[in-house]
Amino acid sequence: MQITLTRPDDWHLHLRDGDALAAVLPHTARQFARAIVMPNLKPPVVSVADAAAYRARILAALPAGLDFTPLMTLYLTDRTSADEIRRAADSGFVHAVKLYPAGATTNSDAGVSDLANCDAALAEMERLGLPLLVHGEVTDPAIDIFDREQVFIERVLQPLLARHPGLRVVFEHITTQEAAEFVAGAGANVAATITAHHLLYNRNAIFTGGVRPHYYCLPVLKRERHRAALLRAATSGDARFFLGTDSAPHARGAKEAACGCAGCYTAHAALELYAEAFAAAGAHDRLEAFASFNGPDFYRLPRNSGQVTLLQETWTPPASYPYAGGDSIVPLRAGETLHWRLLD
Ligand SMILES: NC(=O)N[C@@H](CC(=O)O)C(=O)O
Ligand SMILES: [Zn+2]
Ligand SMILES: [Zn+2]
Repeated sequence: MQITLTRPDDWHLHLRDGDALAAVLPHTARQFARAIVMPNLKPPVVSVADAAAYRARILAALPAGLDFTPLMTLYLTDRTSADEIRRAADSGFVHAVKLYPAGATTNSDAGVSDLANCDAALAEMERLGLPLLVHGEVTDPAIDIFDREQVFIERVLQPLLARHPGLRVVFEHITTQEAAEFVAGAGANVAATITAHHLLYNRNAIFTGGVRPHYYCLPVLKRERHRAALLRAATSGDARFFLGTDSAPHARGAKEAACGCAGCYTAHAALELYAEAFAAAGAHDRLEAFASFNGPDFYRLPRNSGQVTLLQETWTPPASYPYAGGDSIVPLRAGETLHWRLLD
């Protein structure tokens, strides 16, 4: 059994910077032709000039012989101007702007405190068709962590789309049935990415026999009915759902800690993990649209040429991969069997 696909892209990825970037980039570049690169560096990528410099660092870190194009994003702040949005749209290499509600996730301290402050930027994005990518969780500590995504729909996303009905929005890394239903019922300007880990696991994975920090990410894994709804959405054939790994490397010590960082590392085996989820749903034939067609169609970019092949064959990712500063990263499924293998 094998699956052959048009070369896919990753529409939500964390590459970090410096030695960490050099450590993780080969994994993604081996699997994907392009990736939407998240701007949550320290300090964040807030201007087109920042994005140009970051893009150059990514290309400099790319091993010879790998063909990979980073698609850059800006980090929306309360101070992002309409001028900066115009420069982004004109740049040719900035493809979206990312909303992190302040405090919602890793490196989001510089995020937006109130979307009302961003109205000029959002109006310009709506006018120019530049997509807004959202980390869709409210930060209100009174809201249960498992409900923060669905409350975000009511409190932030619906009012935002009411104010800017033409704004193109990607609801990133959706984790709930409510989010999948919201996107399915929204207009052609609203899409969503879905991670492999949210298709494969429910929240039990975080607590199997003890606390398992490598399954902790944000938005946190939800109960089984949500996983099932995400898998239905991903395999539905609806073109507004597409692949975004949210591969988010953190050093082992930062994950295995009293207050561990959020993020699952999946870049080493991204397509294998998605293939497993789609195969379990009997939807092998739907993987290509999800991984290779729906994303570029939404972003108004050409689909890739060339193909990749996945074989139904077992292999075991190592216990860890080298990371920056002599540290290591523990990948998802470290030391456990995978059932698909991407051919080189
Ligand atoms: N997904 C995560 O759990 N973490 C991401 C941030 C994010 O995408 O929210 C990270 O940058 O580590
Ligand atoms: Zn996020
Ligand atoms: Zn992310």
